[in-house]
Amino acid sequence: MTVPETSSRALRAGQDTPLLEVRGLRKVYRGDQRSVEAIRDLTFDVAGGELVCLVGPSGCGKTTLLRCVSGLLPATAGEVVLEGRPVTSPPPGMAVVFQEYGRSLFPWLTVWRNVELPLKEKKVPRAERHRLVADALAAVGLTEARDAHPWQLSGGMQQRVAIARAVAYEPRMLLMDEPFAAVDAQTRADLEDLVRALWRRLGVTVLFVTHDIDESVYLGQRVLVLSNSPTVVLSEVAVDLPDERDQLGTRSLPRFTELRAQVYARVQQAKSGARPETRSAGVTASPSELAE
Ligand SMILES: Nc1ncnc2c1ncn2[C@@H]1O[C@H](COP(=O)(O)OP(=O)(O)OP(=O)(O)O)[C@@H](O)[C@H]1O
Repeated sequence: MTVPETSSRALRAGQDTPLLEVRGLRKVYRGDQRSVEAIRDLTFDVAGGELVCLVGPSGCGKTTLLRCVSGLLPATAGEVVLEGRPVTSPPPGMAVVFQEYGRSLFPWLTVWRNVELPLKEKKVPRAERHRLVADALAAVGLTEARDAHPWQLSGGMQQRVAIARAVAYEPRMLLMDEPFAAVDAQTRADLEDLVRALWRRLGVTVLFVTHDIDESVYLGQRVLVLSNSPTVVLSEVAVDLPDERDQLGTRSLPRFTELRAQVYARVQQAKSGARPETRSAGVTASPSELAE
């Protein structure tokens, strides 16, 4: 188990309590014929300003976890706490970017109106709305596309609109659920750099779900590896790469290769059914709990 240096560093830097606390989270989908225990016992913290990546085998419950964290889905047991308050419905300080940008944007609204909509719902005054939308579109390089409709844009541009919408909302916490899974490799690299640049500039806290091990190491300060279903946190890896990252330089560092190998090995363990052995630093479940 790697010591979570980054979270302890962020906590030392002035955060007495974590921004996000997930405590003993369990989620069972109950159907007429059968129940599916998607998440068994997840416990982890994310400090304010951290960028944490979650990886795990397909179907291990990553999307379920993000839905519970964002208050879109009630937990069966345990709790999610954001800034000291239990999350029971979508909290005001949180924004989510999903994989399916095509479905998250309204095709009949322009780029500008799509980004502006949540701000109208939040009752942000007109002049302030204008400033936030203009800044967010500039940050993702879409100022020129403000009057286009989503269907006139490429997939990568549409995902940038979704990111701009989340950023304009000025969330304290940004959840991203495999946001780049449906774009080509070059666009994906550009969007990864965009997320890191926005994270560094805005100081927003990011929880980023991905299938891609390289992406988790390139983006994150910390990678949480989830077990296969029913899910617990199997282990975590602190990413001690320099904060200045670039696609060619960072990915060719020997340390990047080592970290990637560590995460890869742990995901392989997860796939083969490995479970954590002991509770360590509030990260894993105890064997007695797992045996329930
Ligand atoms: N609405 C639902 N009703 C019943 N079971 C569900 C529902 N949504 C998800 N599941 C089940 O819960 C488990 C976790 O699903 P989830 O989509 O959260 O996993 P995931 O890790 O995001 O998957 P992937 O990596 O393939 O995107 C799976 O066994 C899935 O079949």
